[in-house]
Amino acid sequence: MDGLLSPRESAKFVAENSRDVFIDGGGVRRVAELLLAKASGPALCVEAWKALHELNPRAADEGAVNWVFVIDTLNFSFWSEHDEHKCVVGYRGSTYSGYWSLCAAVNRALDEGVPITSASYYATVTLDQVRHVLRSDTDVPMPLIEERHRILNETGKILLEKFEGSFLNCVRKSEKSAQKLMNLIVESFPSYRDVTHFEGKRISFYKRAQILVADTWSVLEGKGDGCFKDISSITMFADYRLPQVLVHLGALKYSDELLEKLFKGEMLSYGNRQEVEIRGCSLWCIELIRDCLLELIEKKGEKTSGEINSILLDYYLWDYARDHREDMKGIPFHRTRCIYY
Ligand SMILES: Nc1nc2c(c(CN[C@H]3C=C[C@H](O)[C@@H]3O)cn2[C@@H]2O[C@H](COP(=O)(O)O)[C@@H](O)[C@H]2O)c(=O)[nH]1
Repeated sequence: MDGLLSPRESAKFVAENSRDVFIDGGGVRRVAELLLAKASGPALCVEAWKALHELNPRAADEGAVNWVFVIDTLNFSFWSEHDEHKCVVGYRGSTYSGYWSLCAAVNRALDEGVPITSASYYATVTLDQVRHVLRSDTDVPMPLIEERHRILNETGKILLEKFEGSFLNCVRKSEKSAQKLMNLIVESFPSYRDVTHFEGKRISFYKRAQILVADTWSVLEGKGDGCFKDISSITMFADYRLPQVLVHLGALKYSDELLEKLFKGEMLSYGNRQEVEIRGCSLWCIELIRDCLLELIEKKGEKTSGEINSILLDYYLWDYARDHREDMKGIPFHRTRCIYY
């Protein structure tokens, strides 16, 4: 296929040619040992997606799958210029920021009778209606509102034309293959085409397509239409949080020059060499951590509740980053404003 590398091949190639981002073998092992202690626990299993997150759907039906689809269609770029001045959404007595502010806003809209997860609604939703649905409790709106509006219209129209308005029909066309579903998503929906260039090669990270497959697997609890035989071929999701937590845990290191840039809060544009190195090395780092963890589990004869894969490691470390925000204050995340992650 036109020389485009898969996310895993892309990550390996980037890690082998990276100049400003490095994977630390000792750090990889230490993270694998941290995760080993959790391997047989409630966090590293598909059920955690619902058990640990009150905003995620309880159901495993078509409505829940369409909730996941609209969320992951908008699942990008929540970071704010100043962390103390950001979009916040209050919902059922709690306040949510970042990614969770999106989930809270969607659930709030549904409670208000706005059918925001129905393609027939968001295919023609207006910018003002999107502003109202995603409204913040602070004077800082959710970033990229205009892009979110454009993407909702574009994606809703395609879902109606190609999949009778339901993402479950797209899932069923994948014949329980995660790879087929990922490719069907990027072929069908332009905003999911997270593709760029590095050292003369065309590379893909497909962050939102991969997390959409993972969240579909999770919301269906790995059963029925969500029982993907190759789910463990999905890699981690190259966002801006995972690199930060991997640096915090010592598995990833940045050059002094890159660190200085990030401390100054300099923006990195999508596809910039250093931005690609951060994303590619993070992805490859998780693959190495997974390999090391599986070896440790084998050696120690640890019992696990199901197959440990990169999705579950990613979910765990993303949640870890959320829960350790204070400890991670000294580690900068990279600032890229884009619709891909
Ligand atoms: N690698 C990875 N990136 C993830 C997620 C999620 C949400 N998934 C959770 C939902 C249910 C599951 O249990 C997962 O825990 C969002 N993001 C990305 O993070 C960024 C937002 O960060 P902050 O500004 O701190 O909210 C943004 O790029 C967003 O696209 C993940 O899981 N992995």
